[in-house]
Amino acid sequence: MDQQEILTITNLTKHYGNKEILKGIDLHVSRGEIIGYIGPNGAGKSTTVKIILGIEGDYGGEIKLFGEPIEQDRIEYKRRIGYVPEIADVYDNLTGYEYLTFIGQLYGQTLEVAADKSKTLMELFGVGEAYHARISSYSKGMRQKLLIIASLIHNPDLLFLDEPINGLDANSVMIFKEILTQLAAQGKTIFYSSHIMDVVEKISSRIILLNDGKIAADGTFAQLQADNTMGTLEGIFNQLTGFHDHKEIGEQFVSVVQGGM
Ligand SMILES: Nc1ncnc2c1ncn2[C@@H]1O[C@H](COP(=O)(O)OP(=O)(O)OP(=O)(O)O)[C@@H](O)[C@H]1O
Repeated sequence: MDQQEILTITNLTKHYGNKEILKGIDLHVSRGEIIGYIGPNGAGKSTTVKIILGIEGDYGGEIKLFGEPIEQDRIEYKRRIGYVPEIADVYDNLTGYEYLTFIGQLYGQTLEVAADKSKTLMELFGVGEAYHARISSYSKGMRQKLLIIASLIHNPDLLFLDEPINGLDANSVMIFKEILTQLAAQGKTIFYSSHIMDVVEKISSRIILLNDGKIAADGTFAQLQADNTMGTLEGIFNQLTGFHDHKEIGEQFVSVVQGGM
């Protein structure tokens, strides 16, 4: 194994019932990469991530994290991973302090260390005043910042982010992009799943497009541009997924909305 290889996926397959969701995925991810993981709704992106995280089982193929098959030593590899799910269940009745120190302690930190870190991180992200407020009173963006901090509090080596900037204002997005750049520069590996193409285009060192359970493209943005006729990642996405009908569909949609009942 290449010492720098953090994640290796070999011929990953997954079925739900008799529906084939993942159709043989092969992937090698190295230390320090920011992978933009994109694809149409239902392509299988979240399913892949859930399998890697051990949330979904019953799959075919092999997954190695940090050089070891994931079946072995499950707890140990999870210590090195952070995850921002697209839809998260947070404990609404807890305060930010209670939630983050709880997460920190789950990862083996003392209460003092977890409290120190989480307070400072919330202040840096502009939500310090809500540290002792109940999460139920947080705005959408404040909750998202809490989830981001919770995913990073144990200083993970590998980070899975699913629509992480959901609800973040423009200034906070700038901070978050800088955090990702800094983390990658320090050798952290980031798996960034999103439908916001211009952000993926800018932050990713490598882009992987999943279409219908298979990898349809894998390369730097410049490589994808060279292999396709379109200039933007949005255009490349349309081209590789064979989608050209947005105008007609939009027109039909509006005409149905305006039609009589
Ligand atoms: N628990 C489940 N049971 C049955 N089918 C499922 C389950 N989870 C996902 N699927 C199906 O698997 C397919 C892939 O879903 P997945 O959530 O991985 O897509 P995705 O690429 O993350 O999509 P999106 O961009 O919409 O988040 C979809 O057809 C979905 O309906």
